[in-house]
Amino acid sequence: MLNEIKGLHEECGVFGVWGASNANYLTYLGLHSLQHRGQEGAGIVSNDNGKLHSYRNLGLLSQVFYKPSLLASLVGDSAIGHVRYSTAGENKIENVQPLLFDFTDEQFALAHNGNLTNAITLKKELEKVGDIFKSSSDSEVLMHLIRHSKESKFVDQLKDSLRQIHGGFAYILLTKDALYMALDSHGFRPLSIGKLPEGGYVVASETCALDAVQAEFVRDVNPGELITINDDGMKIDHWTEKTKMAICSMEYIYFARPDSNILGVNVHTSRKHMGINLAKEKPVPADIVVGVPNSSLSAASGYAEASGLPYEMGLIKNQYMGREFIQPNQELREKSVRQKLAAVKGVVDGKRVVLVDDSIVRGTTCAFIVKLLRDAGATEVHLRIASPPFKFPSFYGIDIQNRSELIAAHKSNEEMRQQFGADSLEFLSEEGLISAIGLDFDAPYKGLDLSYFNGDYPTPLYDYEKNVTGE
Ligand SMILES: O=P(O)(O)OC[C@H]1O[C@H](OP(=O)(O)OP(=O)(O)O)[C@H](O)[C@@H]1O
Ligand SMILES: NC(=O)CC[C@H](N)C(=O)O
Ligand SMILES: [Mg+2]
Repeated sequence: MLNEIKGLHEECGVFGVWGASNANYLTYLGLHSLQHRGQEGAGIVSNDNGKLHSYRNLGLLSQVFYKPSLLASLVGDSAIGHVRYSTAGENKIENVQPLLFDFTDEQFALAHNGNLTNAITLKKELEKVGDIFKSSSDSEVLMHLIRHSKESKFVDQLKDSLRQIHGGFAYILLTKDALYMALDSHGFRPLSIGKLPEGGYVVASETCALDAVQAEFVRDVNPGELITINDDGMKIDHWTEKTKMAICSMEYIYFARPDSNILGVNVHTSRKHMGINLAKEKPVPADIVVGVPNSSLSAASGYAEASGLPYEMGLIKNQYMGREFIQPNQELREKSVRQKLAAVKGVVDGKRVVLVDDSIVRGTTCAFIVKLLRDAGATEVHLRIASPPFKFPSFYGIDIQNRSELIAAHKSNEEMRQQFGADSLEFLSEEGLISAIGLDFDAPYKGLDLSYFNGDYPTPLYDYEKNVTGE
C-alpha cells in the first residue's frame, strides 16, 4: 500500500476572487498560504470577460505554475483555485481541481474541500441514466446534478443539487456571472469571506489566505448557506434551514495554520489552551517540555506555561522534507521519520522530558521520537497528547477511512505506552478539548465534530457506513 510519511493527511484548500484585477495572482498567493492543506495537485480557473480559462497539474503550487506564463495566461478579474489532497478518487490529473466544464450553453468551474458520503450511490444512479464522469473524485457529482435539475436559474439548480449531496463540503463555483460558495449543513469545513482594499471579494478555506492578499475579514460562511457574489455585491441565501454546527475539531488540533481564525477562534490560541488543559489534567514531574514540530508547538508552549516547566527546543524538523514524499512501506516510512526529525542532544541530555504532540494516528511519529530522545540522553520521556485518542475514521474530508489504520482503535493506553517505550502516556479529555477551543454553539459538543474520538458521527454515513460497522 502506498502511503505518506505523514500520519494525517491534509484536506484541500479553496480560494476564490471576484472583482479584482490580477485575480490570477491573488489566487496564487491565497493558495500558497493554503498549501499545507493539500500537496498533490493545484489549479486555477479565471474568468476573462465571460470566458473561463483553466490550468491545473499534479504537484505543489509552485511546481504546477513553474513557468510565469502559465499563471499570466489566466487573465480576468475573477478566479477560483484549489490545492488538493485526495479523499475520493486517485491522485491523478483528471481529479485535480478546479474542475472546469464546457457545455454548448455555459461554462462553469467548481472547487471542493470535503468529502461527500453519498457520492458513490449518486454516481451509480447518474451513470445508469447515461452520464459520463470525467474524473473519479466525488466532487464532480455536483456538476451532474446541476445539469439534471429542472430549475431554470443556475442558483436554483445549485440549491436543488446541494440538497441531494451529503457529507462534508465547502464548495466554490465560478460562472461567467458570479462566484458562489456553499457550506454543508454541519459546517464541517471552514470557509471565510474577505474584502480587498481596492474593492472586490475573496473567499478562502482559512483566514490566513485572506491575510495573504491583505483582505479584510468580512464573515464566515455558515452551515447551510449559499452565498452569491457578483458585480452587484454579496447576497446571502440558504440551500437548507436544517443546520447544526459540527466543525471538524481536527482543524483546530492539527490541520489549520496557527495564524488562522476559525469561527472567531484563533487556531494557535486554541492549541495553546489544549496544552494548558492537558498540563492541568495530566501533570508529571519533569525538567523540560518539548513539542513535536510543527503542529504541536502551540500546545507544548501551553503545557509549559501551565506546568511552570521550561519550554525547550528539543526536536528539530527538517523543513525541506517534502510532505508529498511517498513511502511504499512501513520500513521506509519509519526511516523517513528519522530524516524528518532530529533531537537536540545538548537540550535533552540528562533531562526528564514531557514530550507533547497534538495527535497520534498510526503511532509512527511517537514511537521514533521517544527512541530519538532516549538515544540523545533523555532520562525519562513522558508523552502527553493534546487531543483524545483518535479511534474512529473520518468521512467528511480527511483520508483516514479505515479503523485498521488507527493505533488507538486497537490498543489500550498501556499497550501504546509500551510500544512507544515511553515512561507514561496520557491524552487530553474531550471536555478539556471542548473548553480549550471555546465554541459555544447550541449543538452537541458546543458545535464541534468529535467523531474521531467518540464515534458519534453528526450525520448518517451512507456509502461509508460499512467502514465503521463492517470491521
Ligand atoms: O501517529 P502518526 O501516524 O505518526 O501521526 C501523528 C503525527 O502526524 C502529524 O504530524 P505531521 O508529521 O503531519 O507534521 P506536522 O506536525 O509538522 O504538521 C501529527 O502532528 C502527529 O505528529
Ligand atoms: N481533501 C479534500 O477536501 C478533497 C476534495 C475531494 N473529495 C477530492 O478528493 O478531490
Ligand atoms: Mg506532528
